[in-house]
Order: sequence, then structure tokens, then C-alpha cells
Amino acid sequence: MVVQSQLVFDHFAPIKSCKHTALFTGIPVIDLSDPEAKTHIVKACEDFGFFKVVNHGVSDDLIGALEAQALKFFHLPQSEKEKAGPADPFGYGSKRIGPNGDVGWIEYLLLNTNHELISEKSLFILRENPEIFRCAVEEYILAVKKMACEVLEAMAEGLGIEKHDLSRLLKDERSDCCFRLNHYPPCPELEALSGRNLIGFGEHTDPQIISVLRSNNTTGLHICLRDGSWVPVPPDQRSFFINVGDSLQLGGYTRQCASKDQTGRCAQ
Ligand SMILES: C=C1C[C@]23C[C@@]1(O)CC[C@H]2[C@@]12CC[C@H](O)[C@@](C)(C(=O)O1)[C@H]2[C@@H]3C(=O)O
Ligand SMILES: O=C(O)CCC(=O)C(=O)O
Repeated sequence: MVVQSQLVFDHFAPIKSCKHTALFTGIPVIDLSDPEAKTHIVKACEDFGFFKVVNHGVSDDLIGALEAQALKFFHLPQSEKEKAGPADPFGYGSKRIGPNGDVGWIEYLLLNTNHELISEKSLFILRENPEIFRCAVEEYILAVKKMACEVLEAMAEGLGIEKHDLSRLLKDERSDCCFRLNHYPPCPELEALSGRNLIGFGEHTDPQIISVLRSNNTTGLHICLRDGSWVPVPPDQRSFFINVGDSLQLGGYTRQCASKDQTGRCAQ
């Protein structure tokens, strides 16, 4: 009924929507096994602040195991998921993102990558079998960190600075590196009424040196180009995307936003 739907709209008024636009085909692709990767990475950072990585060495098994655990968690009843929250900033969060009052059509698990914290939070995340969840997350983080270090080392070489100057920030025990599992639930009623997608994770920059993103095979991630236009990134579940964060701006335009909205989507 129109009146009820209007109430739903009012209730989620702070959550914005966006139009569908054609996918952007110009994202630079970096083959990590290419000896010239360092040169291509620096160029991609300068031109876009964003690129896709293939031949990254993270196995399909680790990715599959992590995704299975994530979906298991997000498909739990709401009351069970809330036992892993509220996000402090770590733990389960829904609609409220970060400390500044931002909201989006999203639910997530935010974890520090430290072993003790993952173990402690796992007890509240998949309480039936926290060890399986913990192992899937820790093994995945280890492999992704290794790949991120390779990217940072190639980047440092390409920039002509000492090879380990950037990767040591990630390897440091005191690194504030974190791990985010995002789930963008469908909202067909609101989308049918507005004809637009709901924004999951709104426009933002990332404060870190780099963010490593992967999603299952659904669209939604957008980046902002130098000319100020927002373009949708074609999904590729077998690759990772790297976004240059505020701490490592190389002159490229680094803003990005995700406005994901399809069923069963789960990205990290
Ligand atoms: C709205 C926000 C959430 C965020 C901090 C911020 O103000 C802008 C960037 C967000 C981000 C993106 C990368 C990481 O997922 C994250 C943990 C981070 O450090 O910056 C999140 C922040 C968050 O979820 O709290
Ligand atoms: O879920 C995504 O694909 C993007 C999330 C994001 O932009 C972030 O965590 O910084």
C-alpha cells in the first residue's frame, strides 16, 4: 500500500539512492606476475588511484571458505547477528557506518586483524562453530596481506623508494589494519517504488594506505574519476581491487563509493 511504503521511505530517509549507469571499462588491470607490474601500478595510481589485480596468488579455496562463512553469518536470524554487535567499532553493525553518523543500506562485520580480537569476536559471530569461522578469516587475511605487501613493494620500487618502506607499515605488529565483511541486503519494495538502487556504503575516501576489495559477482562499486564523474566498476569475483587511501595519495583521484543492493551480495 502506498501509505505504508511512504512510511518505510520516511523511516530510512537518510539512506540515499543512485541511478543505474553503464559499466566503466577503463579500470587498469595489473598482473602481479608481470616483471613490469611496478611501472603499471604507479601509472594506475596516478591516473585512477584504483586498479584491479590478477594473478594475485590468493587461492579460490580460501576465498570460497571465507565467503561461505560470511554468508552463513549474514543469513542468521537478526537476533543472532546482533549478539556479535553493536560495532564498537569492531563487531556486527547494521545501517550505521563509522563514528560520524553515516548510514547506508548495509550490514557488516568489522574486525581488527589481530589474532586475539578475531578469536574473541568469533565466539559471538558463529557461536555454533567459532573455530571454523576464525580459521577461514585468519587464513584469508594472511594470504591477502601477503598479496597487499607484494603490491606495496612493487609500488615502492616503481616510485624509486626503498622496497619495504610501504609494506613494513602493514607488517608492523602495531598496524591498525582492519578487515570488513559487507553485506548489502536486497530491498525490492523501495527499489521498485523509486526505480533506483539504494546506496549501501556511501561516498567516502579510505584513511589507510591502501584498501583491498573483493566482492562476489555483483555490481555496485563505483569510483570517482579525475573529472568528477562516478563510474560503476565491472564486478570480477576472481580478482582483487586496490583503492589508494588518503595516507598514500600519489596524485590519482582516490574517492570511491559503493552502492550495492543485490541479493546475497557479500564483499570484503
Ligand atoms: C564512514 C566511515 C567508515 C569508515 C570510516 C569513515 O569515516 C570513512 C571510511 C570508512 C573506512 C573504509 C575502510 C575500512 O573499512 C574502515 C574500517 C576504515 O578505516 O575507513 C572504514 C571505516 C569504518 O567502518 O569505521
Ligand atoms: O563493499 C565494498 O565493495 C566497498 C566497501 C568500501 O568501500 C570500504 O569498505 O571502504
